[in-house]
Amino acid sequence: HCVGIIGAPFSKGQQRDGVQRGADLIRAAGLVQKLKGQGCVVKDYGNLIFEDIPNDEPIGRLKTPRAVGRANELLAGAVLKIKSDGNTCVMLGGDHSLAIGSISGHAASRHELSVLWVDAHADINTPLTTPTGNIHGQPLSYLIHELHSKIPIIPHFSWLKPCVAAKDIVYIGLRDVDPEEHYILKHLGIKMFSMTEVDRLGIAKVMEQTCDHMFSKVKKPIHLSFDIDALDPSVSPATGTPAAGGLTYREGIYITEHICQTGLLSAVDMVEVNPKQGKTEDEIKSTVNAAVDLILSCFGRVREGSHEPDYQIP
Ligand SMILES: N[C@@H](CC/C=C/[B-](O)(O)O)C(=O)O
Ligand SMILES: [Mn+2]
Ligand SMILES: [Mn+2]
Ligand SMILES: [Mn+2]
Repeated sequence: HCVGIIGAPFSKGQQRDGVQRGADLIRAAGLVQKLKGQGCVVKDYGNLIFEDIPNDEPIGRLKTPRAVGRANELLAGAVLKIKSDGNTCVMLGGDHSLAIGSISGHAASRHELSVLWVDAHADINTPLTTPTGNIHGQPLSYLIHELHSKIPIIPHFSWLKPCVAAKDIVYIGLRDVDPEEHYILKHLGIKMFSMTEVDRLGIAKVMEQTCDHMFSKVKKPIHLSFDIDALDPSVSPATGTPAAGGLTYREGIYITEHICQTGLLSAVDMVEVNPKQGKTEDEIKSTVNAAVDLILSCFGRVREGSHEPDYQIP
């Protein structure tokens, strides 16, 4: 696996300070060394630098829209570069509004994508349905062809074109969905495995059916957008919008082990780690370690272990 890492220390898709530190915390936990240790070729492209945008007044309900638009324009360019260099891209957030740039940049490189959105939340509010104005609850609405007519003109978003079809999106982990989002999901017929389906089917069947859906027509590169709040707060408490009854650590790892073995993983987002939302050092560690382990499992780590192909017992 050739892996390109980009850090996006960005927090203005929501209101809680601290999520901008997620990328460096994940690096400090040894992500690069551990990926190299399991045989990956790793290039760390560093952190994006986001210029402050003064007077970024709300537009309608939207909060800090210009900063979000600009940050994602930069990120899209960086992800395109990382893909053009032949890597699988790993974007370390920062909040989930960054999926706007990550998926846009990925689509600029690989065009038709399957998007697997692992999250407690649907993140598909439009600028007119959002209950909070926080753009980390809206990224998919900007990206989906079928919702294009529902997105107003927003300063610093003129670079953005929708690039994903509703049929190419699958959700796993939903358990905190706004009514407006639920209508959109049903109206667009988007495939979803909420926590009810995870409980009913078990994670193995969920992954089997997820892959059946993604590969029902043509096999496309996979963009995995993983919001750490998909995991149960007992595993990943240090995040901005925790919701009870989430995925176990084992279910999260099963998802990423399974996606790895498809051989189609082309980009990963790991977002919403927020150290300031952890009550103790241990809560932060548990959250960061889960994020690291999920990424390692995207790139070949398996729980049964592994050995060098030419190993001989001495
Ligand atoms: N649906 C809520 C919550 C959004 C949660 C965003 B997250 O999934 O990125 O954590 C909103 O629109 O503000
Ligand atoms: Mn979420
Ligand atoms: Mn999210
Ligand atoms: Mn969040």
